[in-house]
Amino acid sequence: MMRLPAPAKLNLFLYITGRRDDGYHNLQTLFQFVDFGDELRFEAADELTLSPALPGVATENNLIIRAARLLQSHTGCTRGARIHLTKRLPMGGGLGGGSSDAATTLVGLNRLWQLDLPAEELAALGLQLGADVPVFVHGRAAFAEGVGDIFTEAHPPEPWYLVVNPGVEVSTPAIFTDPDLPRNSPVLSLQQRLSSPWQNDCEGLVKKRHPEVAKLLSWLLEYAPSRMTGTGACIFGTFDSREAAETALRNVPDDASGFVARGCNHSPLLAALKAL
Ligand SMILES: C[C@](O)(CO)[C@H](O)COP(=O)(O)OP(=O)(O)OC[C@H]1O[C@@H](n2ccc(N)nc2=O)[C@H](O)[C@@H]1O
Ligand SMILES: Nc1ncnc2c1ncn2[C@@H]1O[C@H](COP(=O)(O)OP(=O)(O)OP(=O)(O)O)[C@@H](O)[C@H]1O
Repeated sequence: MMRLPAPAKLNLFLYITGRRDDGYHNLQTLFQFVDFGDELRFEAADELTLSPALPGVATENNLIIRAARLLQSHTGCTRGARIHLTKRLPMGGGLGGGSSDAATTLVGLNRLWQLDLPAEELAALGLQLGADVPVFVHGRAAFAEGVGDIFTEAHPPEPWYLVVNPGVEVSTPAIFTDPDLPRNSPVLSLQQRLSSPWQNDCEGLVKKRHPEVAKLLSWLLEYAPSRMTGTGACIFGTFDSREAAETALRNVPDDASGFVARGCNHSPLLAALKAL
């Protein structure tokens, strides 16, 4: 039996620098992992199965099964696996949970089925499933540009975070198609981006569309510098110590939930894989 983590990611900053003719957006974003997330267990089997089912997601549409089938068809491998998912990350929260599950599946089954595909090839397969899968496959904190597909390794500080989930689901396509989304941030170098204040260009629009997010962010800002991740709805505050983050966690408003985690420039997935 093989047990592997599927950590969450944070977009420490997210700037939108333009819109391409195909509707996709050029971004400049900084990805970092945290040491909290879903967990997957893999066992060799004849058939491919996943348990338990996720509410509202047909198993054939689950990114774990889609990733496994993609790997089978890409390699011609006919082996199966019994996969068990412990889901801890909110869905559609901007924490990349589905993409991380898909990446862990690609990496895990590559090992279980002894396929020996290089990370580059797994990342290219993963891109077919979602924009954020490649960064989870590579497992290094990264500055991403283009539509999120051009990576430069980065080494931001690794503080403690309090991640708070306002409990509203924000549709990524709805944000990216909203005419009010700002799309004209300048393209800066990584050095310039690291040394100017970190912001998320989606935050103002998401706050306007979802007052719950605006309210919770005002609350968190009382404790620490805080922003939204991805297209929301989750927000995170940046703390010097675990204790300070946990103090804020104890005061999270009743209608929200949260967790404390450490920022990691090396994904816990890579560490677990090495230890196998
Ligand atoms: C914005 C981020 O959250 C940053 O981490 C991600 O890049 C979004 O990743 P994701 O949720 O996996 O998104 P995808 O499933 O690839 O794309 C969802 C939708 O977002 C929009 N989209 C996404 C990425 C991008 N660079 N430009 C876009 O305009 C497109 O309308 C697309 O149909
Ligand atoms: N294994 C999975 N885990 C989570 N969501 C899944 C999974 N498989 C399919 N989905 C679908 O994908 C959608 C997006 O889930 P995900 O948790 O990746 O969103 P997200 O955190 O907003 O990602 P991003 O930061 O990339 O926008 C869900 O609403 C769900 O319908």
